[in-house]
Amino acid sequence: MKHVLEIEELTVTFRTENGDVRPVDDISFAVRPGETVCIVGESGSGKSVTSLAILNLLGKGGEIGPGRIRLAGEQLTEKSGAELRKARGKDAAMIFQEPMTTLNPVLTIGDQLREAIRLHAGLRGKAANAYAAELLREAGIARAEQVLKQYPHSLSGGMRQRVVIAMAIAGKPKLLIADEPTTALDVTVQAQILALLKRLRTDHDTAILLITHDLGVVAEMADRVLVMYAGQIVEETDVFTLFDRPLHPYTRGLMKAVPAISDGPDYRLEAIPGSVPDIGRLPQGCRFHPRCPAAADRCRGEMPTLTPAAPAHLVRCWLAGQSPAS
Ligand SMILES: Nc1ncnc2c1ncn2[C@@H]1O[C@H](COP(=O)(O)OP(=O)(O)OP(=O)(O)O)[C@@H](O)[C@H]1O
Repeated sequence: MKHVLEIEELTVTFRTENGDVRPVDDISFAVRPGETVCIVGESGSGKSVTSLAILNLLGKGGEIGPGRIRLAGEQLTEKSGAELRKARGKDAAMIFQEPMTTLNPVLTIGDQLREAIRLHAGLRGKAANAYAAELLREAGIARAEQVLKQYPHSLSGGMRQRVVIAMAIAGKPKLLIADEPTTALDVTVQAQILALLKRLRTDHDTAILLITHDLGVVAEMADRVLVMYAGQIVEETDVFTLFDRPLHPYTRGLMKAVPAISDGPDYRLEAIPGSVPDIGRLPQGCRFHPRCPAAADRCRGEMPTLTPAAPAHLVRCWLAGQSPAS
């Protein structure tokens, strides 16, 4: 299989009191087996809605269309609710920022893991128990038998996230979707969880779609990066090219907002002025132009398309490559 996930021209519409909004507007990308693709962008750029759409978890008022989502070679957009639930967990599983979104506070870790195992691995009884302990060890939990008897609240945030990862891998999914999985954790624990995700990728060839606003996490984890802004992909390339030769003024702005050790203590962070536009009130032309230091007349009137600026380097900017200083 060439791709685990293929998304073509995906648009998500939410019906709101003030009319329809499209937080995800015509995005296409694919993820290969064993590849880690990061989606990066500021808050409100559409990263989470993209990931929820993949597993049909948009909730009330959210609709996919037009667009196609193929997971493990199967067209998800044509599946029924029951078929989709089956695909979730077997082919793809989701890890959220806050582990308590997934964990039930009144059930033991063992109860919850065994349920995930019953659903996604078809095991019960002793076999399920043994597999539950094995999954916890795989997720880096040493005293697995003891943890199986505990409730979520008695565990640290890092341990809870390990449990969630253990549940996510119960069905040996081909794709893990992780939405800011380490944002709620302190730095040391964050590094441990990222190392765990890397190990799962290496040991099982699991593809990872990682959503983050943190370029440090991108540098650590990504093979390929999608930069999102106001519901669109504005740049896509491999991680080395992105850091070496970012072409979109937005990507450059994000990079300037990250301190390097060599900047020293007096360095002033250059955050991008302004904020991501309200999805119900998008500017004409390029959606980034009101914040862009290089915006020209064409940018104010005409929406740029996502086009190759170099092999395997896509960028949505009329001026890409023209002005290295922008
Ligand atoms: N249920 C909903 N109804 C209407 N609009 C929504 C809904 N869910 C999300 N949105 C809007 O979609 C846009 C994108 O949201 P999304 O959560 O995907 O952004 P994000 O890039 O993941 O940011 P964050 O990191 O803050 O989650 C936002 O403007 C948000 O208000």
